[in-house]
Amino acid sequence: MTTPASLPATGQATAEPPRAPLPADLPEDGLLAVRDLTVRYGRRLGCAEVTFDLWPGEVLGIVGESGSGKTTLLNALTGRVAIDGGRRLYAVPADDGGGWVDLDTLSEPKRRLLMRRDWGIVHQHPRDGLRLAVSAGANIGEPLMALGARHYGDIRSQALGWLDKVEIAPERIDDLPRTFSGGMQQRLQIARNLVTGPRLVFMDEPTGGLDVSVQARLLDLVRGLVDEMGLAAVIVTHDLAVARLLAHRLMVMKEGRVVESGLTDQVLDDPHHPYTQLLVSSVLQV
Ligand SMILES: Nc1ncnc2c1ncn2[C@@H]1O[C@H](COP(=O)(O)OP(=O)(O)OP(=O)(O)O)[C@@H](O)[C@H]1O
Repeated sequence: MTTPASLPATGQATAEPPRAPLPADLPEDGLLAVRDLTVRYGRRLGCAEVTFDLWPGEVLGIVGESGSGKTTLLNALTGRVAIDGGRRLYAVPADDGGGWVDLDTLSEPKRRLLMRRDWGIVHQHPRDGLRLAVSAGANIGEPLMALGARHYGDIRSQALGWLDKVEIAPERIDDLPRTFSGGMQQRLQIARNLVTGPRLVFMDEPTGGLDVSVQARLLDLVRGLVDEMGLAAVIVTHDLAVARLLAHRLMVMKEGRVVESGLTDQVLDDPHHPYTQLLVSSVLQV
């Protein structure tokens, strides 16, 4: 296992747990590898034995009806819920030495730095991903400062650049996000997540709760940014139209398990599993 050079040295207080050997089947050019990931809430299953690989620049959609385990899987991937089994492995950038790291045996400071630097998380509700008490500009500038940026002029100009990218007027830079519409808040949350140039972004129902016309605009924006930045993304959605538009590949979940996966068009146009067939034919309430 290679440890990135720029991650902090591990001291006694942050000693890493013993390392199991890496799985033998990790793809050489992969970005994220998940093996048999399982989460239980007491006796209830959140997700079970989920296994997949994600490649740089690839968008993976996770679809399924309500309660199928989509959010649990996303939260397990991002460390927001504890896992009961399985492994999460991440390929660090070549600049940092390359190679796979096991996210569960990295020390907490290393894992946090890696996630802050390389990952973004876009929540369904902007209030969960924004700081509502500080200005739009500060919401975009803070992640840069967390990674060491100190020059006020540079930070402000990057914030202005990102406001422009997400179609928010520059004169709103000093306004609080609570004065923004839902769609604007979501676009600001996206800017806050992308300003640091992450390699991987997780999105939970990014257009949920927005009007249909606002959704369409946001989807176009997300698709454009993901393409332009060559981002890899894991997107949870119950909306198959969103999945069709954004995802290269889909995993269909039912009762916590992946029942079908494949290229998006293949899964949606020629579903093999009866559950996917029901989903696609809109018989199920998703
Ligand atoms: N905090 C929790 N405590 C107990 N059970 C939970 C908790 N969160 C989720 N579950 C259960 O885990 C299962 C998967 O739920 P999850 O929210 O991951 O599904 P989902 O597909 O994201 O659904 P939705 O689209 O409605 O959010 C469900 O049976 C749910 O009731």
